[in-house]
Amino acid sequence: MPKAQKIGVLLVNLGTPDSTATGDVRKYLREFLMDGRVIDFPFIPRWMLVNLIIAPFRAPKSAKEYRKLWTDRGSPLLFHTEDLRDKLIPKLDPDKYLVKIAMRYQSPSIEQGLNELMAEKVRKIIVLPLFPQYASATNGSVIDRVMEIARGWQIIPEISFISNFVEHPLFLQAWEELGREMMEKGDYEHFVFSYHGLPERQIRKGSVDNYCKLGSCCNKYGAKNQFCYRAQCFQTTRLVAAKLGLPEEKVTTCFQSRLGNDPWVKPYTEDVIKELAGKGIKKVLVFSPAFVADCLETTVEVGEEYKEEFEELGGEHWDLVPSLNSNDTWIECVKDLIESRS
Ligand SMILES: C=CC1=C(C)c2cc3[nH]c(cc4nc(cc5[nH]c(cc1n2)c(C)c5CCC(=O)O)C(CCC(=O)O)=C4C)c(C)c3C=C
Ligand SMILES: [Fe+2]
Ligand SMILES: [Fe+2]
Repeated sequence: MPKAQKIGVLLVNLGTPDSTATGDVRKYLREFLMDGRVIDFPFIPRWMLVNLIIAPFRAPKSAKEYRKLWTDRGSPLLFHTEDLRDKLIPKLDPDKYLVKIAMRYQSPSIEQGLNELMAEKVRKIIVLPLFPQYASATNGSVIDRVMEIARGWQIIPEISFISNFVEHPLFLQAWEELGREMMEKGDYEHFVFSYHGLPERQIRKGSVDNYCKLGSCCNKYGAKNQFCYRAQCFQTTRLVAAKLGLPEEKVTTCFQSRLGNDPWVKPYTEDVIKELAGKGIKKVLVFSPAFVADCLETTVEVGEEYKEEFEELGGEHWDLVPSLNSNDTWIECVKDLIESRS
């Protein structure tokens, strides 16, 4: 009997520049923002916006931000993804699984990861985009890219895509553990759940039967809005807050990292900071559960810039819960996501 071929697993995160040099940051921004699922304009206006405005002006500013983030191991987004892979591999049956990581933009590329899996003649591929809440700009883009590459293959094995994992019990448990650890050390008056933002237009485009109105519709999560990014973020907050026993009035969901002048999903984290400070709230614990690894958007934007804004307005503690990174319960979650698709 020939030995059964393995199942290939591809863990895909967003991607990060190769270095903090402005040229590398520009190259990264260009690849990222020229993705029609990220900036969802027709090609010519997108090309002009990205190449004539965003990349030239944003690259030097972003490079400066990346310099605050960079470590001896490089970009945290990449090395936390490597650590996740390295801790996951010994937990999986080595005769059954082959695990690779990839980044949607820059390196290691999805093409490289898929080629390595195909070189081992895997019988099936499981793709896990490392974004808990589905968005066309992230999970959709990873799925799109994998299918684009597979289109060129003579033999296309079975491919399984994990769409989102907001309700996975171990994902929620990992956030509960990390939150509890922080709550044991500090006495917080309010809990902010700050998610990466998205243009409102992109939510409307994905709405089933025009259900999504970008308001209280997201207070429920069900069949009509199961792919709504905003509804999935609110659902993540509700589930994590319930596990931690946080009273509803002490919890706020909001959205950060806006780009451009179009309306993005609300409320904006900047506005929530002002509102909380205005109410005299001094001690805030912040979760950022759209990210599974610390990165520019958590460490620098939430952990440094928003902290500074809150403190300037009279706040005393703006403490960020570290991301899942290579937390043991998170590794168990990824293991279960893979094994349950095998
Ligand atoms: C968590 C999911 C993410 C969604 C949804 C998302 C949408 C989205 N992002 C931009 C623009 C930028 N994002 C940037 C960084 C960045 N974004 C995510 C994740 C999501 N983005 C991560 C994990 C990171 C950090 C990467 C790192 O290297 O640490 C950036 C680059 C940094 C900067 O210049 O500010 C941009 C630009 C858009 C336009 C968008 C949806 C349409
Ligand atoms: Fe982003
Ligand atoms: Fe919605």
